Amino acid sequence: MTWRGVHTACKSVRSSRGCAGHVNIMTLDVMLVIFLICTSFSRSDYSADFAGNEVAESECCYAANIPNISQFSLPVNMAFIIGAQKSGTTYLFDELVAKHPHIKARSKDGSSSFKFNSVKEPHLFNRMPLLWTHMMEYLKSYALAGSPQDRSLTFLDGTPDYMHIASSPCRLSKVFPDAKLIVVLRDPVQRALSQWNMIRTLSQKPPVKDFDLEVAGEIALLENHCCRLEESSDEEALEGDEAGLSDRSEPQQKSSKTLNPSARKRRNLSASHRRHLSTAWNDCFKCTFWCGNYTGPLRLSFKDIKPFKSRAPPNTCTQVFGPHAIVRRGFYAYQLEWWLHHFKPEQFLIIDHNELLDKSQTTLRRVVKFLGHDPELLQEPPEEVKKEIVLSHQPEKAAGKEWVLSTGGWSIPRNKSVDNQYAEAIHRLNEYYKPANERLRSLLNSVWPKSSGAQRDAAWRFLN
Ligand SMILES: Nc1ncnc2c1ncn2[C@@H]1O[C@H](COP(=O)(O)OS(=O)(=O)O)[C@@H](OP(=O)(O)O)[C@H]1O
Repeated sequence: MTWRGVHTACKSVRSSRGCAGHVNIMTLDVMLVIFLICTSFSRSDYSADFAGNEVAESECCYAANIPNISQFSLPVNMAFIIGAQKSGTTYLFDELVAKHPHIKARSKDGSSSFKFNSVKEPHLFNRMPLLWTHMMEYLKSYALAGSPQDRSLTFLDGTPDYMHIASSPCRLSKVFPDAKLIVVLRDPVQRALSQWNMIRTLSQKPPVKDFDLEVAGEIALLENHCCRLEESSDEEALEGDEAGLSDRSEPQQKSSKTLNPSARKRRNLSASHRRHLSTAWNDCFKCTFWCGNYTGPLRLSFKDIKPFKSRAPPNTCTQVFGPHAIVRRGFYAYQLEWWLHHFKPEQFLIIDHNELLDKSQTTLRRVVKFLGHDPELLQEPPEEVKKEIVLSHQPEKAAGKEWVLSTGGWSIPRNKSVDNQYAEAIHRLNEYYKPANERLRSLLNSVWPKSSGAQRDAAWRFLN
């Protein structure tokens, strides 16, 4: 058999290993031989300890081990910047909590001190295990910043890892069903480069390989695990039909009769889109958690997950897709579709990174309005707060390298040679993301036309 033949056969074997809907016509003995060849040459160091029990989509939220919330005093207004990582989330978080008196970051010690980096990302809802004490600490840190029952306040959690980790919306929707969700999206290739550069520059652990190797390795893994994210969008879902709404949106929404025709069409489109949501994302990543240095599906059977108050079960996660998820984080459409299983479209505000960069103050006002606050109350923070923002981002503390403050968010400048050096990998990644970007464009147009339409000329360049 030629190399190409082996490769094709391997793809076929992979797709027969649990990828629904693919019939394999090979005989068992041939399959076995090819399977052995495939697993020996396609295995990478990341998949070495893959022994995970795959959690079905229907079981995902159960396995996420959601706390019993009746025992907690929860903030009335909670908002989340859920991602994407490296899209300007730090800038947005800092501006909101520094400039608006009613938007609050958590406080670790009750002081009004802005220790931005440490307060921005609590990493609670993606965590495995999620213990009762974690939840208590989380809520206490917000209560120290203001009364949870004060309806004039919004509390902000800016963990950009939430967006790509499947377990997060399960838990979040149970604890904060009315949460407001802010999503900043950036060209996934530029996002990947920014993340790679950060890990490299700050020598974050585990170390990152060269950009081209990281990209090639991760794409191979995705393919090897049947992540058929290259499928084109489901036209049926986008066309919409008049046949009813999904169960989440039905009770709270106005009757169709009271909506004008374009609002009705939009509602039906989004409902239809949600009813037909692709399960590709979760087919691939199962119920993914953040477990220390890496993310992965559960190693335990979901039935073995002990109640919320239990101690950490040992070796809970498997490490399948690599610690950094440089490629995976850029599949925004699939992530948002999974989030739409848990929240209504109107709970999201979707922002383009370029818009945040080019029209930062206008965008900031838009976010404040979305959170239900008065943009007129935005004001320059006192000098001591400004100083704290700068101190909290002291670059030399992190890596001994110089960070640059651009429009307020922090940038770790990338060596100019990087783009030339990795031109081929960048091109490959651009191509690889095309179907997913197309799917994102359709999703935005059908579910959030205001985010994606009006500002299209200035923003969303990566989708055009
Ligand atoms: N105003 C504004 N709008 C949009 N983007 C901005 C803004 N200010 C900074 N940046 C760029 O955001 C990148 C860092 O993103 P994050 O803060 O989300 O990073 S992190 O996830 O918290 O690590 C980082 O990108 P790179 O410079 O490419 O690394 C910043 O330059």
